[in-house]
Amino acid sequence: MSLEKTIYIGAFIQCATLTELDICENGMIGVDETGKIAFVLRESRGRKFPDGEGWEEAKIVRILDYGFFFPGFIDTHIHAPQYPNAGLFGKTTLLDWLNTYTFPLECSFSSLEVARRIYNRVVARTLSHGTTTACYYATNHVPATNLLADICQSRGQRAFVGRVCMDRLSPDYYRDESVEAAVRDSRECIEYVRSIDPESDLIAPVVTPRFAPSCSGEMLGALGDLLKETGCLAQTHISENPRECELVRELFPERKSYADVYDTAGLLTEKMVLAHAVHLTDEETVLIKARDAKISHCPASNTAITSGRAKIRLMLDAGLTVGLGTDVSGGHTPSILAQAREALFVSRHVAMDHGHEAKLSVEESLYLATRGGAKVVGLEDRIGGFEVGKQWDAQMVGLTGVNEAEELDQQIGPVEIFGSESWEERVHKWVYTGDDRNTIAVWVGGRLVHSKPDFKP
Ligand SMILES: O=c1[nH]c(=O)c2nc[nH]c2[nH]1
Repeated sequence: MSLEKTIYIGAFIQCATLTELDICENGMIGVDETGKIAFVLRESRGRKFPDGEGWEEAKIVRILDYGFFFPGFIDTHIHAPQYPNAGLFGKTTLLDWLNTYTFPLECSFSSLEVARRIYNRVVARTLSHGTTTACYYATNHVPATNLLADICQSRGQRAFVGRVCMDRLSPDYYRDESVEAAVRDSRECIEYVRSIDPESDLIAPVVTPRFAPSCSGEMLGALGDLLKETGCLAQTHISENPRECELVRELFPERKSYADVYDTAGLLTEKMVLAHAVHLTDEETVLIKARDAKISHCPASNTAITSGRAKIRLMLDAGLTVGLGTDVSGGHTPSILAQAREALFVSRHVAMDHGHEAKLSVEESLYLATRGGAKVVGLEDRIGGFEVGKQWDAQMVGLTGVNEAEELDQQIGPVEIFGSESWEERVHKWVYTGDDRNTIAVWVGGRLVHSKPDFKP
């Protein structure tokens, strides 16, 4: 798709490193017809566009007031079919939550009508929260999984879409008939996704064993082979909940650890996204690092279904690659901004038991939400920041200056800027007090994929 050359003018903020923001107060970024960043000027005032390349006629998009452009968020772990259950978990923990809430809902995706309604909603909603890339679990239904890929493509969200595999410890009405059937159906989804996006420009498949308790050793081994054969990304869960960890020890007594179960199956590779990792042992951390598998930290979910507190500082110190996941609907919100905030709070709870060095900073949580997430899904060369050659996957964030807002209902969103705040402080206020009302517009690969009704590009 060819786009209009566009120049974005105003404040740009991104993560320079894990601990530092790069703040450019008056910048200018040119995005070409293919949606890639063609130039970055750090001072727009008095500067001319690059000559002779048609930039004089380009469309201009300016940031408003106290707002800024920020890289799009990357949700490294989200269950698309569970979206209707967001906020429903009562007092359950993982294993009874799955049986009570999750399996019955996922099973209803045998209906394409159900799938169309829910998948359209979850993709629209995550885009409205600034999520430009999502790593989705679907269900075990081939047509509905393929439909999720179609919907991501037509709505313009960058996505990994995985058909869920499980051959035990799930209800009879919702499990794979056999290992052969699971591999055949997974292969069908992989081929379909590759047929609609042969270069994986936007959509890619992901091999998805649900988690070790609901997959036999044979199933895990077969999916390890499929991973090797297809070169896809892979995703699963690990060490989320103490009872689940115990179950894995009972089901795989011959394995040294939960991580070793995946390693033996050929699944613990640099392509693997491991959700949760709350109760890892030191040996598992070393093994995961050695295999270069990635971690999706899902703090809201870990609190909601009482799974535990992941020790993210220890993982970062050990050199693991970490991103953030909403884990809808273990997590109650489809917002990665909310996960950045929850990650800060969970790290403070860890600090109360293990010392203050466990605390994450706002800068670190935003790094996990953008550049960290990009590394987790293997797209760090294409997304996560504003370098020349990267895709324009970005969000325009609007903040209200309180003097300008005569009435509360004229505010852009909940963040209130009194004018004396530094740029760093504005960002801190956004993370702690902002929400999707502050997300004015969102682009993926240069295409406008979401905007507020009054946004005029
Ligand atoms: O948070 C989670 N959500 C799920 O759907 C799931 N399945 C296995 N383990 C899981 N954990």
